Amino acid sequence: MAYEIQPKASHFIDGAYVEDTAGTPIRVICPVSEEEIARVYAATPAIIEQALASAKRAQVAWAAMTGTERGRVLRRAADIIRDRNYDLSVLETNDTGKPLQETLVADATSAADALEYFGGLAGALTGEHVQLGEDFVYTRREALGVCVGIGAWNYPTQIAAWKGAPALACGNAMVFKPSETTPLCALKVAEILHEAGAPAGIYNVVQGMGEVGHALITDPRVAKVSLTGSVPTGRKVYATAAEGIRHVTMELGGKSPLVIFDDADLEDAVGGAILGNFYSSGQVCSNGTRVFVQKGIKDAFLKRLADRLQDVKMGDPLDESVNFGPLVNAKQLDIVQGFIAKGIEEGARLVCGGEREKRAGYFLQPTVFADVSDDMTIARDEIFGPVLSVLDFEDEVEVLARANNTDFGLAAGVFTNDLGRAHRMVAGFEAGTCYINTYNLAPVEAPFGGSKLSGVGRENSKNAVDHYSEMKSVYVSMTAVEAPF
Ligand SMILES: NC(=O)C1=CN([C@@H]2O[C@H](COP(=O)(O)OP(=O)(O)OC[C@H]3O[C@@H](n4cnc5c(N)ncnc54)[C@H](O)[C@@H]3O)[C@@H](O)[C@H]2O)C=CC1
Repeated sequence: MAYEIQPKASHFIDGAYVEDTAGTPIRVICPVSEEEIARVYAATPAIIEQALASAKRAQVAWAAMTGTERGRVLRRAADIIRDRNYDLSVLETNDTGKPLQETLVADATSAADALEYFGGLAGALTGEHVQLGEDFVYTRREALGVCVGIGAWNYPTQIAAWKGAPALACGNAMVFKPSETTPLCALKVAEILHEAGAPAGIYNVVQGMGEVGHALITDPRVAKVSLTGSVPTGRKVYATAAEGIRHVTMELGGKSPLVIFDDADLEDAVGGAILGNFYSSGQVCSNGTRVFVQKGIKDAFLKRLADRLQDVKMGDPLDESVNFGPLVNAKQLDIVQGFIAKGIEEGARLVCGGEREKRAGYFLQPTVFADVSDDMTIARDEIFGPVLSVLDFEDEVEVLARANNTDFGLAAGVFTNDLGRAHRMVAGFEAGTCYINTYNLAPVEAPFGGSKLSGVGRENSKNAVDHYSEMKSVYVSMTAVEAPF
């Protein structure tokens, strides 16, 4: 049975849906029809209090369970998500406008992967034993307590699980605030976790704008905040967390380089550029939007890219043959159109696209600029839309310096058949996530996150465990205490 788009209530707290219509209304606008399809209400102070109190209450008993017991809950949730992948994908498509063709393979499935992976890991989380002569130290890996997750709008199901799964595996409780633009999917993650056996209060969802996020992370009960969002928001959230010396994970924006050498496989390089710029209509943080193409392959690359863009099928994202959806909302469409106008004004050559589609919905054509120089706005700022910029280069040393000449450092990619060069390039990239001869894959087994302004900490992989737990060191003396007096 398909999910209703309108949720039962705005928030999920202490194992149940909770409503409080006194909060500011949040209208969920369908990016295709431009009409309201659901409405939720921002959390009031009473709702925020309820969520934090329930998380605080539930966390101690959850942390006292064995890791294997906690892991079992997460793995059950993963199974439920896989069983309901179709319905969850339809909901994600309604929430975001991303094509069902994508959401069926990249969203709920990625959430299930995270729950399965961290569920499996939970029983294997241990401390260490350090022998010191007769004495010894042992370390206990302990939960942080109540963690707050704050999400962006591009991957609502995935983000809710990427934060929730490691947090819960380590014995924390979570209060998750989805983006106000896409409030629907995280509620399902909460509902499914509880159906899988998570005790009430372990994973709560509250809706709201920045103020709700701010109220959550300034509460003394909160030990950590993990944000996925833009750099300006990251600065604010990081600074607020610093007041309380709280732990942070920051997954922020990017302006990543994708470097294509003359010797690259042309078809793969074009495929990588498409994945790194037009998937989710370009609304992906790690996108390789500065495509540096070596001069010898540039004409062939641009020609093949333009050919392959002929296969873009725009339309109702619920139609499984559609492979390119609208932008998430009118505001994002305006922002991206503003960047396109700026690109033209600053002298970049528009190769294709650039126009809003003449139909209902926030559809914007996939856009390619060539002859882009490093100082142009479209080469410097994160656009978060379907705009690819081609920049020319001559040699390896030059392109590496230019690739790194940005304050961001989320991802970077290289296409070449020269093995030595590929590894030299990734060693030189100032970025948290690098690709050789592919782009934008993010398996749960690999750490994901950014350097420089793109973030702090890593999500996924065993690495995430360090960001949701801390070590307690216990010195055990086996001998008499020697005191000076
Ligand atoms: N590195 C990564 O893993 C990813 C990063 N992003 C980045 O996210 C951005 C797009 O997402 P948006 O939702 O537009 O980002 P945003 O920065 O506008 O909002 C992110 C979240 O922060 C909340 N927020 C805003 N102000 C706050 C405050 N003062 N205190 C607490 N919470 C606050 C918002 O309500 C929202 O839930 C892009 O820059 C993109 O690159 C998106 C996806 C993945």
